[in-house]
Amino acid sequence: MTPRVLISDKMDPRAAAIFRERGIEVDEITGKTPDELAAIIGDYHGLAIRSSTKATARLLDHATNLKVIGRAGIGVDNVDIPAATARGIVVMNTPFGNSITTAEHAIALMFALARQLPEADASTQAGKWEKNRFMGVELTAKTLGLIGAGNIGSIVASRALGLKMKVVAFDPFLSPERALELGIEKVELDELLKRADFITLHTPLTDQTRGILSREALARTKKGVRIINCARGGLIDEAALKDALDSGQVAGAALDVFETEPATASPLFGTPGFISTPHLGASTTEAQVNVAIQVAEQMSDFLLLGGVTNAINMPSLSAEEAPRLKPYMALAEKLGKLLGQVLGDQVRGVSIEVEGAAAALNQKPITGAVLAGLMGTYSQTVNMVNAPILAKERGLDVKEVRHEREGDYHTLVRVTASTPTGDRCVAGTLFGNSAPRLVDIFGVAVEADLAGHMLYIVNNDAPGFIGSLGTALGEAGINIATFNLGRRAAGGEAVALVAVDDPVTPEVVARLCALEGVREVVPLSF
Ligand SMILES: NC(=O)c1ccc[n+]([C@@H]2O[C@H](COP(=O)([O-])OP(=O)(O)OC[C@H]3O[C@@H](n4cnc5c(N)ncnc54)[C@H](O)[C@@H]3O)[C@@H](O)[C@H]2O)c1
Ligand SMILES: O=C(O)[C@H](O)COP(=O)(O)O
Repeated sequence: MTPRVLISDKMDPRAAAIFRERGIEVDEITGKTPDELAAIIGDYHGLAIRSSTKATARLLDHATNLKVIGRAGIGVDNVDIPAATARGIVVMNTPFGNSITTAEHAIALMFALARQLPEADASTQAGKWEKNRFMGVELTAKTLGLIGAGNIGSIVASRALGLKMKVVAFDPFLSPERALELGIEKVELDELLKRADFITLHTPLTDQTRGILSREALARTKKGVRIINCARGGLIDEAALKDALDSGQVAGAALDVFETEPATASPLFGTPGFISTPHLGASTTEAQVNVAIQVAEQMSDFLLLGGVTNAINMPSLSAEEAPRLKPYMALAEKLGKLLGQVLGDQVRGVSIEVEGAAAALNQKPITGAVLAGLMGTYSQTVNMVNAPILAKERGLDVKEVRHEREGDYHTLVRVTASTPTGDRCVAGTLFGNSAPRLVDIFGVAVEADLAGHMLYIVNNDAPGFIGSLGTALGEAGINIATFNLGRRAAGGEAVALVAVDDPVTPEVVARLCALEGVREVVPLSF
């Protein structure tokens, strides 16, 4: 059957041309409402999008034939990845095609802020000739604070260094070697806030980065700082930014992205010193040609040949290995995710051991899946293909060990993370050669299915704890799905892995932390 692709956002015509050349039927239908899209999506095997189309679980419920979603760009926060994965839909992006263009937009906004270009233009064209009103600042010798030094952040850094700025960066995954190579100084966030004359954001929007420039953080900035956001809305508290502009704490702010898009109204609009563009970071001819060609080639390869490139939710695999490796990769990714969520930026290296039946398999995809799970906690563009490269760039020491002998389990994957405070190890097996199960968490035997929303709780083993935990969750309206317990020794440190039906908010986590005997609570999501 001839595959059919729907292009539902405005895309360079080369995308459609490639699909047609490769024998794929393609329709370009943009500007549809979610209901209109839901009514037609069932006819397509591929969906090519930018950021306007929202590939929600509801839309995907109607996508009965969809096999692949291709994002012509970087951010996939408009795609419900778990929902796509659950429906067996591969989600691909083009991680590098628009990076230069977006970095250039950040630099353009930095210049616009420094010289108040939009206001000066409006005033001049209004016939005012206000030469004395627009006193600017030089960029030379100023300090640029980068929050996020990945693909785009590092290009911004190189351009800023060319402008003779000093660049400091906050990025927990920036290795000292990479910082040296980029010619920038790695600092903590507080230090960056204190020192930067300009701050530019280049992180994905994650639970860790949401509101990274909060009211409190803005209050700790150098007075008169200028702020640029070409990454994602939600990284800055927009109400606090408005107040900081009004008070003069922040001298200027340029946003390309907003918490709610399209941003047709905002308290920031009209504020002196505020500049905005309508999510134009990737909007150059060159970038749009790059991402259109890449997405069409990748999607065609997948639909016609089964080749997988730049997939967010699926490893690259040959057709023969795939069926046997698939459950191992699911297990490995869950173990990596577990370590990433519990240990955060403490991980300096990982050792991936396969034991028993697992030792007979190609270990690379298993390692790739561990790294994708681990690094995916911090960056949305990580996948099986780029996770090992990203890990290397960040100086993560990765070891692979193979034990052919069987231990307590017929097959086992063990992942040991090295951290500044010592090694932390998790291990899992496959039940019935297909169902991933955690069997060891940091030296405590716990048998658990890592799925959905969970809580990792460390507490003092004492009578009454489980009751008080259940009550606290019940009072918060959170239903417990499964409860898995383990302990080092009676009366010693105990571990609970609790599966819950809903996400647990930071407020509920704080309430659980306050329960007697609780040492640590980490919300997990798989
Ligand atoms: N405005 C636009 O049109 C436009 C265009 C392209 C990309 N983007 C967005 O720009 C952002 C960056 O893209 P990229 O390609 O550079 O991504 P990337 O994954 O290459 O880099 C992201 C960086 O953020 C760092 N990071 C993660 N968590 C962090 C934290 N808590 N604190 C500090 N740093 C943290 C990561 O370590 C990584 O180095 C993404 O959100 C992407 O969607 C926007
Ligand atoms: O993540 C991205 O690639 C950018 O936000 C670009 O979005 P766009 O394709 O809608 O311009």
